[in-house]
Amino acid sequence: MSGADSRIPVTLVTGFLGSGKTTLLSALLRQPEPGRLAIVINEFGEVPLDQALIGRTEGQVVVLSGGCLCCAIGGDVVSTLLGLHALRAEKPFERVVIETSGLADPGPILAPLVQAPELTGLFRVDGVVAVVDALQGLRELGRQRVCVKQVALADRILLSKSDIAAPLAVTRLRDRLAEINPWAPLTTANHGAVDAAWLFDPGAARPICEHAGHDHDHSHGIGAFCLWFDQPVTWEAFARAVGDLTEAHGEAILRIKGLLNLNGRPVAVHGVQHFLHPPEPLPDWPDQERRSRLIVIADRLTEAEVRSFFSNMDFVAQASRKECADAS
Ligand SMILES: Nc1nc2c(ncn2[C@@H]2O[C@H](COP(=O)(O)OP(=O)(O)OP(=O)(O)O)[C@@H](O)[C@H]2O)c(=O)[nH]1
Repeated sequence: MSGADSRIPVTLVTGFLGSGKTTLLSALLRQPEPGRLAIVINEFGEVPLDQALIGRTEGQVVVLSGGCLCCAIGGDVVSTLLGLHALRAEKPFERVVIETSGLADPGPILAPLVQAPELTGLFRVDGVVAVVDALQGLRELGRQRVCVKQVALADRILLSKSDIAAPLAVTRLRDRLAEINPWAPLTTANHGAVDAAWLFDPGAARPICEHAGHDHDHSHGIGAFCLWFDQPVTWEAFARAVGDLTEAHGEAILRIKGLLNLNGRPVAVHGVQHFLHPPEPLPDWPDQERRSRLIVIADRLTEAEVRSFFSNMDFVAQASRKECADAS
């Protein structure tokens, strides 16, 4: 750390949908070394789940910035960080980590940090960390331009899920990442287990002018649906419905994320494209709500099409769609 600079460092954690960003933050919060972190989460969809899934934070500040990604976040970054700064006397922290939505272009989130006069005296960008899914990364880099942008802007690349990816696929992905961004150091991390000192290495950030630019081409046709289930569900029925959905619309399903009431117990579920991760039982319910909630982020699918696959699970109390609209 450059001794004279008293501004608070801000690290941006980016990475495509389901790549393992929340898992990384959860693991970081369990380490003693990183000091007190303030976490800002920006999620795509109306029912935020990451805050619930991130687990206990032992007093660290967690601010949830909902709404729509990079398109609308510029002003939000300013107000969120100013709000956070005002809380500092009450809840001290040494670093801010912003988890962006998986669909977000990091450029416009960084822009106010280096341009907004209200922020530049208080905060400094410490670096951009891109989490890349070893299982799906190569495919995503081929299909989603925003994913390439996330990697291109990174100062650090973290390869998740290499424990479940074929070694050859990991090698090919590493080659591709090195083509896109040969400067960023890369490491692998199982379930977010990474040395905080590596992640938060001061001085890692490249000149901020390289962070310019903004793509909106990720937005068209991508929407998030939130489905609610009134009654407890069984894993068999849920997995069958998701299996049928991904078989029918494999390419269009980008992310499935939920908190299920599985026979009365809270269980987190994650699907990334066609891959459904094993269910993760949670120790407690994060809030008073006991209904299952499921977020499906899909490319050019209607709500009715998604909903029909869950029609034989006691369903649907409420459903909503949020599109990533170009707000600029
Ligand atoms: N096997 C394995 N699973 C992982 C690893 N990292 C994350 N996962 C799993 O991947 C799924 C998605 O992880 P998240 O941390 O929620 O991903 P995310 O990037 O925060 O997702 P969004 O916020 O929706 O973009 C979860 O089931 C995690 O347990 C890893 O290194 N290995």
